[in-house]
Amino acid sequence: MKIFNAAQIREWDQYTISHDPISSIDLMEKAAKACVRWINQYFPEESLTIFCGKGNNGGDGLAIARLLSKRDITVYILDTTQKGTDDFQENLSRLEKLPHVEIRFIQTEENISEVNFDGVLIDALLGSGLNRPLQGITARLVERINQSGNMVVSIDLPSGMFADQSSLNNPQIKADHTLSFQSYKRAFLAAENSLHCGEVHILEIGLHPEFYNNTPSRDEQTDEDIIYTVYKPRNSFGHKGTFGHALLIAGSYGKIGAAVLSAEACLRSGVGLVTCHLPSCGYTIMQTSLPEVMVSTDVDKAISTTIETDLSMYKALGIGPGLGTASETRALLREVLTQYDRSVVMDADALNCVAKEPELLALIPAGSILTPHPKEFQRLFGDTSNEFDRIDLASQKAKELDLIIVLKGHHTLIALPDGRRFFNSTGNAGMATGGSGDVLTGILTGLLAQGYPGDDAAILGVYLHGLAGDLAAEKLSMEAMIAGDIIRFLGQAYKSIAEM
Ligand SMILES: NC(=O)C1=CN([C@@H]2O[C@H](COP(=O)(O)OP(=O)(O)OC[C@H]3O[C@@H](n4cnc5c(N)ncnc54)[C@H](OP(=O)(O)O)[C@@H]3O)[C@@H](O)[C@H]2O)[C@@H](O)CC1
Ligand SMILES: Nc1ncnc2c1ncn2[C@@H]1O[C@H](COP(=O)(O)OP(=O)(O)O)[C@@H](O)[C@H]1O
Ligand SMILES: [K+]
Repeated sequence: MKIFNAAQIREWDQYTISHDPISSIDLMEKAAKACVRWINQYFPEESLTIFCGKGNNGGDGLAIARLLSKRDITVYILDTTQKGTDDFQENLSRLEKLPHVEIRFIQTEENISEVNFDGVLIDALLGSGLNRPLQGITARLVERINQSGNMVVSIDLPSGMFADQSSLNNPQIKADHTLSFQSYKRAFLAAENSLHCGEVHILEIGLHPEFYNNTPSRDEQTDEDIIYTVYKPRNSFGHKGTFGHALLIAGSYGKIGAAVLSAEACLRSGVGLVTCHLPSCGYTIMQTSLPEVMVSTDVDKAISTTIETDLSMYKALGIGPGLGTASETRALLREVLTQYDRSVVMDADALNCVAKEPELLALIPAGSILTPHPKEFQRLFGDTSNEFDRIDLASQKAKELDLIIVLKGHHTLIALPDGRRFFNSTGNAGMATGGSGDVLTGILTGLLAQGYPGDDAAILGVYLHGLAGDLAAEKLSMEAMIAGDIIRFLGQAYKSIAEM
């Protein structure tokens, strides 16, 4: 699903108004009706206090108030500008025709102290028209709403939160629920906003589908439609050679488990053959844990230092889980990256090695996949002041270096060299457990070895990994699941993708 920015959403509104056709006030009414259906379902009995600004977000609030006027409601209008938008004014005069509805105006800070924060608070102060951080009386009112301890439902966006840029440390509403329209906004995908958005509910308001179909978007959220086009059903006549031979370079003394997790995930991604290069202390562990995996043993007991085999026989390489960053291992990495010219997957310590020797970056084959978590990303590419900047930096580096950067998190980012960015929609906090990333490395390496192009491997692999994690959490709980469970549910994840 495409993620549009605030300007595109405004255009989508206008497109719907001129092509549907529908008047702008009727579109607002549709949005308000969708909110009212939701409010009646979630909070059928509670009294409601509705806070409105004088833009169209406030217009939504006034329409909601009218549609809920049979309930116990109070409306406050933050009255700091001369005149509201046309649709605000129209909704105000419609509401004023209902004599039993109480409308109060907040014009001074003193008025804020007279506000009665009763029941569920509906925040319709500001939406996608926000163009500067809140200050003065607006910031004060927001602060008081946040301090009230009441349930807060924000319309479209928590007031004070920008749709497409960081709002970190700005005054903004702390909502329990956000009711937004038609499609996801960038703001809802950022971990730094999660405490302010609460639970996000996207309500369908019938914006014109033609605009969606014809308008390109740099950002997309991975959904079933995308996965359906990426996933390739298995060739019935295939043999193990058809599905590729993957090499994993992973593990060190005390961290052979990372290699085992990665190797099993690689096998279960559907690859034909897996070889794992390990320090010799890992030989027996791997052979007994996973008889399906072949082992190439390092001369060193505890770390990987040299590989004798011909790397060109492998269709894809995965490097990093549990590898360590010893100088001998960094030398091995240099050798491998110099020799090998197909795509590699680099994770964990492989990335930390590159952070220690940045000149290695230039040796990484074009189209390779890097899978840093935010800390590894920072070691590689430096600090950023917020998540939006970090995503832009990942995107810039993906272009500059011709690499695919998978920046891991709740909505893992897949930044492609052509500038497109996909935000993953599967996965859960149960996956915040040691070894989950090693599993992802195995899956991605396995998909590359099967012949998936890098961008498809990254989009599909990250989605599969999250979906398997969701299935594991459903069965076992987020608390009790461990990384190995993600592998155990990969089969079910594949089945549900195949049935899409
Ligand atoms: N498809 C959809 O999406 C639909 C959208 N609809 C609704 O419309 C909403 C967008 O409405 P909107 O454009 O009128 O903007 P809104 O957020 O009400 O702001 C109003 C004005 O406030 C001002 N302002 C800015 N920053 C400020 C600040 N820090 N402190 C104080 N003031 C500030 C700024 O004016 P300025 O002061 O710059 O002149 C701005 O123009 C959207 O969120 C949704 O709820 C639905 O009705 C229909 C379908
Ligand atoms: N809260 C979360 N929601 C969704 N996915 C998560 C969450 N926490 C972790 N994950 C996923 O789990 C994996 C963790 O990777 P990583 O941090 O490298 O772990 P490790 O180093 O233990 O293997 C990533 O793919 C990440 O996206
Ligand atoms: K709002």
